[in-house]
Amino acid sequence: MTPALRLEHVTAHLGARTFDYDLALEGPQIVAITGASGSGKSTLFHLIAGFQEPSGGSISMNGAEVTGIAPGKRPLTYIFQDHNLFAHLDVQKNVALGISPTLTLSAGDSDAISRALTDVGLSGFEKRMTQALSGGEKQRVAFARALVRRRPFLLLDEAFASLDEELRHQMGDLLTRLQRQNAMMVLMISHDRREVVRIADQVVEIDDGRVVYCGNPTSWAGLGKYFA
Ligand SMILES: Nc1ncnc2c1ncn2[C@@H]1O[C@H](COP(=O)(O)OP(=O)(O)OP(=O)(O)O)[C@@H](O)[C@H]1O
Repeated sequence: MTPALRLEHVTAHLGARTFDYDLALEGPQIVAITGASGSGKSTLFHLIAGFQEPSGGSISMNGAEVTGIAPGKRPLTYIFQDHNLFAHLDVQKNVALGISPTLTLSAGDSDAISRALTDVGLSGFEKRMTQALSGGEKQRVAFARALVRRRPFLLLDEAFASLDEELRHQMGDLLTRLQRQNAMMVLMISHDRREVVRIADQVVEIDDGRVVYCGNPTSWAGLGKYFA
């Protein structure tokens, strides 16, 4: 079976650091990317997303080589910690940006936006400005934008980091539901042991720019090592 995501000795040299990632993941599932601060989690994401070009190796997603392809053309959505919402636009337009950067929408697109907002529990929020939303609501808008993009991979770069524990729990449940409903491959950088155990199907541990574990969360030694 072709792995959903394959990195074959993907190397990068940043400053004095060398990164060399080798990884094969089946999909769709939720994969937590963990490891100590500075180990290379974000660098891995930047390589997968195409923000950082590798100096060697190859990356394939759902069997298609993506190395050298522009970030916007890769089959993924990237959610950053601040969610990349535009404060001067309302919720509907923020979600619409996932479909069209110029906000040119068909009737079908408008329906898709309404469905996505309902899916994330924000029906009726269309005309609200995002600057007035709570942290959890902003997270939901970011999920709705990801849903309308309909890309098979979703990368969450510490997207829940600014939320309190209760909200992280809720957002974890919402993410799990959306992942199952839409059969997405979710990769999430996480520093939260409970989150990893509760929602991740697999764990990838990064240490010094390399993958040192890829497998089941419950048999992962790093649970004690990083989160004792
Ligand atoms: N453009 C760059 N130039 C030089 N060094 C870099 C560059 N980008 C990243 N690094 C270094 O590479 C290492 C890995 O960075 P990365 O952001 O991938 O770590 P991380 O595991 O995501 O860390 P954290 O959990 O703290 O966010 C760090 O030591 C960082 O300072």
